Amino acid sequence: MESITEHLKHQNLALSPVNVKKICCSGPTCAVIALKCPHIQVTIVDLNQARVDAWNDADFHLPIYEPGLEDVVRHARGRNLFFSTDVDKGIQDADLIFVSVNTPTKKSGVGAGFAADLNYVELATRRIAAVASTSKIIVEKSTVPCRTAESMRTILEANSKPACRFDILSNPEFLAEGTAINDLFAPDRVLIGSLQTPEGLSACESLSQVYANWVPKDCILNVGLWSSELSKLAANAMLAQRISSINALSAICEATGANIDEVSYAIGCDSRIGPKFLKASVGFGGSCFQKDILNLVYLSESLHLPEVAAYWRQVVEMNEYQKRRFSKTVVDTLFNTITGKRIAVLGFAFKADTGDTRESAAITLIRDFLSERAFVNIYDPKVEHAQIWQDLQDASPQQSLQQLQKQVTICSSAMSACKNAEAVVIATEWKEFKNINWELIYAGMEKPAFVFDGRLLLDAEILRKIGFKVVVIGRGERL
Ligand SMILES: NC(=O)C1=CN([C@@H]2O[C@H](COP(=O)(O)OP(=O)(O)OC[C@H]3O[C@@H](n4cnc5c(N)ncnc54)[C@H](O)[C@@H]3O)[C@@H](O)[C@H]2O)C=CC1
Ligand SMILES: O=C(O)[C@H]1O[C@H](OP(=O)(O)OP(=O)(O)OC[C@H]2O[C@@H](n3ccc(=O)[nH]c3=O)[C@H](O)[C@@H]2O)[C@H](O)[C@@H](O)[C@@H]1O
Repeated sequence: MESITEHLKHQNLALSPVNVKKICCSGPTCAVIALKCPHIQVTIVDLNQARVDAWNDADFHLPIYEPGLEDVVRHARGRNLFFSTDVDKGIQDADLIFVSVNTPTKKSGVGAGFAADLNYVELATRRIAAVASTSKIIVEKSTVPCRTAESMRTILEANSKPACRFDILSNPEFLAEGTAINDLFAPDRVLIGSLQTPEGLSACESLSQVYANWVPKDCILNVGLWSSELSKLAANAMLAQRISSINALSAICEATGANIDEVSYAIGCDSRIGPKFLKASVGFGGSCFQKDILNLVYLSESLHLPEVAAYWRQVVEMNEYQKRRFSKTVVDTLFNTITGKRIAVLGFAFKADTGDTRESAAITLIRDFLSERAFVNIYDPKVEHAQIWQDLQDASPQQSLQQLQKQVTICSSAMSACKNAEAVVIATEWKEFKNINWELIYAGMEKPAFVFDGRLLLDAEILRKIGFKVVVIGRGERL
């Protein structure tokens, strides 16, 4: 794949790229651009006042927990990084606008449960058309179905003022939560999709020059708009597919006595496969994998490709199966009933190093435990208690908050969550769970005391020596 510079050389760039001086973004992804480009003014606009207030908080209680983010904001905020709810001013002032609004799965109407809800993208686009009085580069940063950039262009062209031209680029985001700052500092690649016209390529070069302030030129790739949009969905689908593949194998391991960690290691040594994203788990979560695969399923169905749709749908179905399978293992192991028993769930976030709970496997597990009429103690080092209550209510809408509170206790430490419990379930791979005093935990639990490690986090042999009965995902060994 050519770098943009090589590509443009071959294309004989006809237009000079815009020298970007002011960037406006909707959504919180551009703080790193501000840090790395002190000569560019970056304004992050959001309609949500509470979120903007948190970004501007004097004590840096930022709206999301992300390692390293506070440092970035401390350096750049007030210098060339600003947060505001004045979306219109942000649009008017900028020469380049990132649209990184939410694109959740549609809840109703055509494609409900699968298609991406593009309402926020459309509203943001219409606002840009209504407010902008000078030409701008519009960068689609949200994850969207293939050809959304075309819809954005149609809306902008139909509503723009004379002498106002818009160039649309696709620049999908590949950061992962928990490692977002490192991912942004040293991305594997920056992908920019553009029309392969002189205007499109010139806009692409403008954005490329922004990234070139810290990303090596060879890592900045230019492809067509539709390829860029599809590559984002494809990357997430393939990452999730690896997890579902390894989770499917974990079921075979449990049935045969093989060890999934050994299998992952052995297959990951093949350089064609590679070692990453082969960690068996209680199921993948997060705001994007499921949403983006369902989006791909919907796209495939819309294109009359049912076999392709069925192929990708299976990745999500395997993930659901993995969560169900794990809940069932807990019930089966605890002598086929957990009614009235106390279960400590350690971890509620969808992965470690984030406070984000969207689609977290812990929510499904806890919902299953509650439906078996168990008592559940929950501890997570970063998730807000209000968020836990909200997620549990959303997962069990038939139960009132008062009913939930009779069955669920949110605890302030792992130790207190495990007190008098019959079983501990590791739902998120927080490092601190490795280092807690398991002897003390054992002493405070009902006997026999069980540990269910859904994240391959703990040393099962050490726990067994303490006296625990241990069940590890992907291991068919004795308790
Ligand atoms: N969260 C992540 O780690 C990643 C997210 N993405 C994609 O980025 C997009 C955004 O995702 P998140 O940041 O997680 O969503 P989010 O829901 O956390 O944030 C989106 C923000 O946009 C604001 N917003 C909505 N409409 C607006 C408008 N018209 N003007 C100004 N602000 C507006 C909302 O108030 C909200 O605060 C999605 O398409 C997602 O798939 C891509 C890669 C990573
Ligand atoms: O589009 C997005 O939002 C992002 O989605 C994922 O990032 P994220 O969901 O933040 O986190 P991941 O590290 O991918 O983890 C997702 C889920 O898979 C699980 N996982 C991950 C890796 C693994 O080997 N096993 C496994 O079960 C994690 O615990 C977590 O629940 C992708 O990794 C990012 O590249 C992408 O930009």
